[in-house]
Amino acid sequence: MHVVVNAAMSADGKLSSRRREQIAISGDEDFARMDRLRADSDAVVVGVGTVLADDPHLTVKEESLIADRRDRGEPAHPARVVVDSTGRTPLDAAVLDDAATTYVCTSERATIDDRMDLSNRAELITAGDDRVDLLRTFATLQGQGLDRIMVEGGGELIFSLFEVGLVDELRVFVGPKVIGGRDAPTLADGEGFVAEFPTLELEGLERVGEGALLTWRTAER
Ligand SMILES: NC(=O)C1=CN([C@@H]2O[C@H](COP(=O)(O)OP(=O)(O)OC[C@H]3O[C@@H](n4cnc5c(N)ncnc54)[C@H](O)[C@@H]3O)[C@@H](O)[C@H]2O)C=CC1
Ligand SMILES: Nc1nc(O)c(N)c(N[C@@H]2O[C@H](COP(=O)(O)O)[C@@H](O)[C@H]2O)n1
Repeated sequence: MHVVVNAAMSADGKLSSRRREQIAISGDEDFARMDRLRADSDAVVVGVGTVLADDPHLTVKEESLIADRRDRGEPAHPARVVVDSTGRTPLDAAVLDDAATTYVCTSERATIDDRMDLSNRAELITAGDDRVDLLRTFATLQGQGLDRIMVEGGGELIFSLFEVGLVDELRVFVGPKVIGGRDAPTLADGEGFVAEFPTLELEGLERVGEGALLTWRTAER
């Protein structure tokens, strides 16, 4: 399995504002790059915070990329995966439509009723008591043949993936905006590290539109 985290942050490191609404940090070129990465992935993963804030669809947008996937014998869109401890994904969320297979990953804390409702719209994976156990969940995804994994956010999920050592690559678009705000989400939120910080090796640095794309590989721990 290969896990790439892809996100866009402002020049001051924010994924969104303190209102947690979707903000276009990427320009057209970066959204097109993100679409190509989706098209090269078996699954696109987000946390439920992102579903509640942005209601993303997580499908490939460019028709020629969809056609290329079909030519390769792949489904039109990668699978969509929502990490959602308590089953808060709204039943009318865009990720639950029938455009692609969707996995909702819950912990034992999700009620049976919520899990039953979600199982009518998605494949359910349950792992973990309080929060989703990411190692077990990603192992289950791998067992389903999902090897090329793209994670889009948000900051809570990205931190947890670094915490358990699941991130192979980090691609960050740094866009030309200053958002600010101590409560605005950053690339890696959660508890934060105080020691044994994951370290990264810089693999690429390029101009994309009005911003910069940084590509990092995680160093061996
Ligand atoms: N600029 C960008 O590239 C992107 C920005 N965003 C922004 O990020 C914000 C949402 O991010 P967050 O609030 O951090 O939510 P998130 O999308 O990271 O989801 C976090 C939630 O996932 C659930 N969860 C279950 N198990 C977990 C585990 N083991 N580790 C972590 N979370 C787990 C919890 O309910 C937790 O509250 C929104 O403002 C959205 O607009 C989201 C994606 C991309
Ligand atoms: N890469 C990137 N740049 C931005 O500026 C963004 N606001 C986001 N947000 C994420 O993009 C996804 C939108 O998905 P759909 O277009 O609905 O398929 C979703 O993951 C947002 O959170 N990303």
